[in-house]
Amino acid sequence: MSRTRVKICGITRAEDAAAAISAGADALGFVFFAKSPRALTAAQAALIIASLPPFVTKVGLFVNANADYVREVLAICSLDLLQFHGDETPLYCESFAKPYMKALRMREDIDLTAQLAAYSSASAVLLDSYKAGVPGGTGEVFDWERIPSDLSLPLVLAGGLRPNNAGAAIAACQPYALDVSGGVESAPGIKCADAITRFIEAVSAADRRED
Ligand SMILES: O=C(O)c1ccccc1N[C@@H]1O[C@H](COP(=O)(O)O)[C@@H](O)[C@H]1O
Repeated sequence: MSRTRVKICGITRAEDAAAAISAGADALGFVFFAKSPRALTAAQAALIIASLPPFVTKVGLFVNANADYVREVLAICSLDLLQFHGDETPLYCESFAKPYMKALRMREDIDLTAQLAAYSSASAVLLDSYKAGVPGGTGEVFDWERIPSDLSLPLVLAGGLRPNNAGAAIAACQPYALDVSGGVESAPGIKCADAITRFIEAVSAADRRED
């Protein structure tokens, strides 16, 4: 089995980015959604990104953003992947000519087959918990049994992940990657280096069990 990748989302400080990378994170997420406690400006993100070593995937997270704003961020920040976490259409997601992943929130009535067909141009699908009125970063887990085993896109699992449930998440659905934010924080927007290390150790231990 291949290694489960880890994305640490909601980076707001260079020291948190450095801690995530030295713990072994594959990707860092930058939240360009003003209502999030983890939001930062393009200029702030660009400064952090400039401090990063190579071979780390930089992900820009947007929620129903104006397309001009996304282009403005792309002009300032060297992002590798866009994460659309709202109700963005496939056409909108494709319009930036950048790899993207589409976040789908697991509402009871979601038709995953239809959604995956609609976003077939995505590099991955991110499945997150559904909480009315909260677009993401809920800190809540959804029932992983609801995820079909034959998804047509690589699965990025999110929603309430923590060091003590990362292993169970991998055992339950063998995702391509885990995406964690609140579960490795000491306060909203402030990452905890020890929790990040424990999270990535739990992922590695689960991968060894799956082999
Ligand atoms: O992190 C945020 O504040 C956020 C805001 C709006 C949309 C998505 C957001 N984060 C993403 O939400 C999931 C789950 O986060 P958590 O681990 O439950 O805190 C994850 O994909 C984040 O990238």
